[in-house]
This record gives sequence, C-alpha cells and structure tokens, in this order.
Amino acid sequence: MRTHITTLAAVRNLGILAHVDAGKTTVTERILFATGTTHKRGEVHDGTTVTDFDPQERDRGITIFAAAVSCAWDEHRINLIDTPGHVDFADEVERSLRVLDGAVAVFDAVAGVEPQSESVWRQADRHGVPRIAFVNKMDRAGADLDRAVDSIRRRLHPAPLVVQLPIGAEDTFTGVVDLVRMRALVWADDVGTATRVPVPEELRQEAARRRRELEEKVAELHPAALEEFCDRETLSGDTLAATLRDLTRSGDGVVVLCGSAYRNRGIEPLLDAVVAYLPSPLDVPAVRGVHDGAEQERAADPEAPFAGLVFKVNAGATGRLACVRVYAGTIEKGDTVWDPGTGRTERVARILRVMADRHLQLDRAVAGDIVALVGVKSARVGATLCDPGAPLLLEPPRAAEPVVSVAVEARRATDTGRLATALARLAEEDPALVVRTDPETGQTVLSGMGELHLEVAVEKIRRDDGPEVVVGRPRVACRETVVEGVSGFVFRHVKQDGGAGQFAHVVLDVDPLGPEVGVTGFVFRSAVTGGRVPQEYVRAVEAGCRDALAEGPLDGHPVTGLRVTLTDGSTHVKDSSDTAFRTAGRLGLREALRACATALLEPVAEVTVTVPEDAVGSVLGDLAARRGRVGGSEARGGTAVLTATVPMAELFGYATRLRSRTQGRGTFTTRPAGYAPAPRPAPVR
Ligand SMILES: Nc1nc2c(ncn2[C@@H]2O[C@H](COP(=O)(O)OP(=O)(O)OP(=O)(O)O)[C@@H](O)[C@H]2O)c(=O)[nH]1
Repeated sequence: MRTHITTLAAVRNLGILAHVDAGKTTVTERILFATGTTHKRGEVHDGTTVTDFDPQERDRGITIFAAAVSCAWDEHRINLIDTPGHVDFADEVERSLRVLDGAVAVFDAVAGVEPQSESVWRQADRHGVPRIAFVNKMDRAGADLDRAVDSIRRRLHPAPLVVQLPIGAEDTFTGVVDLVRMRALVWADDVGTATRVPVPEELRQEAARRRRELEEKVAELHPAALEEFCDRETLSGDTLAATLRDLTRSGDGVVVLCGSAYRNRGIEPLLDAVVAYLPSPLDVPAVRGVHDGAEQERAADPEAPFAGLVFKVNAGATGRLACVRVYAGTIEKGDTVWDPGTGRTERVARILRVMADRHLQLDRAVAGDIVALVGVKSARVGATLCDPGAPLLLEPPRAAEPVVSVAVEARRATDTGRLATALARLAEEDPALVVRTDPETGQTVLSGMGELHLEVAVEKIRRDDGPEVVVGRPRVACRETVVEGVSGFVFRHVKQDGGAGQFAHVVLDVDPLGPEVGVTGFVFRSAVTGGRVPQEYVRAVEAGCRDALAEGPLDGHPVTGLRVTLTDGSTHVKDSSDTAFRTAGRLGLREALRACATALLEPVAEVTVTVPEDAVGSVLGDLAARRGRVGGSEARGGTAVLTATVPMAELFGYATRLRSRTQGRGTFTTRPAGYAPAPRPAPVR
C-alpha cells in the first residue's frame, strides 16, 4: 500500500451511511480488502470484521461505534468512517457527518430505501455532505436496481444518475457495464479482482439506451453540459465524468452504482467513483470559527495555523485516543496545541493513522486529514485544538439531549469505585451519555438517547470493566408548588422540658411565586417592624423555611414556586435562640403549606418529531396518549415536523415507540421545558 500520498486533492474523507443491515460493514470490509489494507476478508456473521471490533458489535452483528479506517486507492488516500444505523446512535452519525467531506449511502437492492436510510440521508442533507449511492446485495433473490433507484427518487428526492447496468441478476449477477466509459467489468469469482471486457453483445442496445438517458439527465441539470449536448447531440465520456463530479459536489445529483459486497462484486468501481466524484478537502468550504467574538475562516492549507476538531474519543484501558479532523495547518509529533474551550494546552505525544484496530505512527498530519492523537489528555468530543499562537474556536457538533435515564449501581458494594470509573469513561467517549448523582435519592443516574443506547452502555461496562451493574427503572423528578396561599399563619414553637426552654413565635404569609402554575424558585422576605424579631432570628426563620422545602405536603417532593413573608413574631427573653427560630420556620412553613392549596409539578420537554407524512396521524395519536400538547406541525418535502410539550415521564420508551410507529423513519429531539401541573398520583414510571 502506498502511504506517501500527501496532496490534499488526493484525500477523501468518506462516510458510509445506511439503514441497519444494508451492508455498510461488509462494504467497508471489502474496500479494505480491495485496497490491500487487509488480506483476509472479514464476515459480519463470523464476527471477524475489522471495523466492528468492539466485542458487542461482533456479538450483536451491528455497528455501534463509528470506526475510522484509512486506505489507499489509485494514488488517493481514503479516510473511511463506518457509522451506526440505529436511531439511538444518530448522535454518533451526526458527529461523523460533521467532519466528513463525502459519503457513500448503501441501499439494499431488494428493500430499496429503508426507514433509517431516510433519517441518515436527511442528516447528511443538513450537513451538506455530497453523496453517491451504492445499491448493494444485487446477488439476492428479488434484487432489482431499477426499483431501488425508483425508491431512492421517490423517498429521498435527489436526482439519481445511474452510471451502471448490471450484468446478470440475483445469483448470476457477475458484473456491470460502466455507462460513462462504455466498458464492462466482470468478476469471475468472489475473491478475485475485476476483469475489463467489452460490453456483452446482448446488452449493447440496452447500455446505449441507458447511456443516452444518463446524458440527457446530466444535460438537464448542468448548463455547460447542456450546451455541449445541444451542439453535438451527445456527451463525451470525459465531459460526462467531469459533469457527474460537479453535480455530486454541488448536491444537484446523486451517482448510483450497484454491486454485491458480500460476493466482492462492484467494489473497485465504487472506489473509482469515490475518487472521481466525491470532494477532496480542497473542494469544501473553509472551516469557520470564532476568536475574540469575531468570525474567522481558515482554509485547508498546510501552511496556515493549525486548527482541528476532536470528533471521537476512545478512552480505552490501553490509553486515550482523540480522533481529530485537521482543518487547517500541520500538526507534528511533539507539538503543543491549545483547547480554546477549556483554555488548556496539550502536548501531542504521537500521531496515529487509525487502521481500525491497528495504528500507523506518523510524524505529522496536514490539513484535510483525519488522524488520532495520543497525549491529548483532557480535550472532549467536540473540542477544538489549535495553534496556541493563532486561536480559533470551531463550532462543536450538535449534541442531542438525553431523553431516557436509569439509576445504576454496582451489584457488589465493593465495585462502586470501579463502576464510577467505567461510567466516567463512557461519558467521555460518548457525549450523548450523561452521568450524574440524583441529589434527592443519591443514586447514580445514567441518561442517554434511548433504551438501546443505555442498554449498550451498561453492557459495555460489564464487558470492559467487569463490575456487575443493577439497572433501575427510569424516574422523573417531580416538584410541588403553591396554587393558593395563606396569610397571617401563626406558629408558636414552645418547649419547656426541665432545662433551657425554646420559644419562637412567627407569623407567615405564603403566596404563589408567579401568576402561572409551574414557575420555580423560592423567595423569602421579612416585613416585621419595630424589631419584634431580631435580624439574626429572621435569618434563622429563612433557613428553617428552606429546610421545609425539601418535602412537600402532597407526596413528599421538593416544594418550589412560592414566596414566604415573615409578617410578625415575638421572642422570649430567656428561651429564644437561632435554633428555636429555625425550628419555628421549618415546622411553621410545613404546617402553613398544609393549609395552602398545592399542586404536583412534573418536568416537561419540548419534543420535535420529524416523521413521514403517512405516519403523522399515528404519531399524533401516540403523543396525545402520552399527555402531549401539540404546538405546531409543518410539512417539509414529504415529511412533517411536529412540535409538542410532553411530560418527561411519558417519554420513556418513546424512541422505541416512534421507531415502531414509523418503521424507524421518525426521529425526534427533546429540550427540557420546565415544569407543568401533573396528575396525581405522581407520574413516576
Ligand atoms: N446477500 C448479500 N448479503 C449481504 C451483502 N452485503 C452484506 N450482506 C449481509 O447482510 C447482513 C448485514 O450486513 P452488514 O455489513 O453488517 O450491514 P450494516 O449495514 O453494517 O449493519 P449494521 O452494522 O447493523 O449497521 C450481513 O449478514 C451480511 O453478510 C450482499 O452484497 N449480499
């Protein structure tokens, strides 16, 4: 394999995107095999693939952790990222898309566009990532390229530009006609390379018809090609190739190829297309960032000051690897870099080119490259690393709000420390996982994107570190509030039991804090006149009232959204003290709250659900059943975007439900939106 490929124009930062099981991992394996990066073909069902190297991925047969792999093809370096296809891991796909310049979208030749391919396609649209499509599994019974292309056109709305005609079908699929160069490639078996042959006699007419169709389509989309087409009534192979490259890079068209990754057919032309049509780091806009409040651009120039983005951290037991997209400049082994987010400097001990589970040591990495750094100890996922002399803060990838939480604890108390270490490592690798201690219960709570996400996280702890983990049922933290207050509530704390007595007399007004139920906060003030209650006792009353807020009169949840006014009181010459007034504040407010009208509050989230239009009715019905209040609905090219306020307690299980209601085509994001009145009993799930 050639490793001295340094010019930026010869780099392709590539993602492989698809629905679960379309064959992303197999395509990646075959690319590594074809490029000589591996010498043995890995198989998903044997658990021997290179990119799915996490034991769970091998067991579950799904790709969970995007793996970066570099390989070389036709004097180009391809940095390849294999990405997960499940909704719960959309955040990981999102982070990968942020640093990629182009993608191959893999489809199943029998199923066509599947639900999750729609979601990742839209994610790639949002990031403006140019794509080519690879219709895989052409060897399967029922494989149909035309039908798959039709579903791509109908469901994803690009302009598909089909550049191949399959030779044979299903188990006799043996090759493709290249419609751009009008030649054929055939594969004699499942391991050998392609042989170039003339277009078979029986396919010549059909190939000519499809070539014509392709020329017309391309001319329709590209003014310069249209001019040549009008002049000459045809397009040359070179013009066609150059135009396909332009259309791909502008996003105006999507080149479609086909093959069977499993049978190792169609991979070489796919690599040729990646090199020919997808953009290099030079073809994408300069990266933007801010410094001192001013926006700045930095071009993909090896001579510019260094700037890179950490998009993945692997905090494995063998050391910390930070995967970085170098956007500008050059980084060398031993360099000191700066993290403007934290203000820390880091020293780059080693630079590695990641080849799935092996690494190649480099002396330097230049703009446009994707490498892993060793020695970067604190930079988190999403952090910028830059030249300390030329600071620039890049926009971090969008982080999703965790929607599901579970309490976790080590089965054996002696494992508590190990569990804490394992959780910290998980959260470091995956910013969509949040670990916190519930101040009310003292439990360790793990929050994430969905049940599968949390399930996989817990499983990873068991595998990596051994401690057995007990996972609780998810809960939401409710509050209680005052709806109607009391005024002039009198409380006397009097204790006379032999020794020193206790005396404190307080008069309290309790009011709701705001006009609307759901306002949070606590305000205390004193309106006592004439020094009837000295200032230090007023402070003690306030402290006592705060103590009383810990448990409300309804269900013992913390109390919020109220104002307490100390309006009057009196002291005893001998028996009054701070302690007595603090007790009076605590017990007095507790009793006063019982005299108020109070309500239970629950946390709510603003949920944005994106669903195909045919699933809107079912999704709305489900939101209503979850006590959701729909605020708006907007149609966007075949999909609807619904916004609703939904109690967080009702969101548990939503990822799974939405997946099943929309056959996996729906996506949602949530944002905490405060508290709202809850039904009783408390909605704890
Ligand atoms: N018949 C046939 N099967 C294939 C082909 N490519 C992949 N498969 C099989 O399809 C299944 C899924 O393939 P993967 O490569 O794991 O798919 P993936 O898209 O990476 O799936 P996730 O890792 O779960 O996201 C495996 O059993 C593969 O052996 C193909 O070209 N033809």
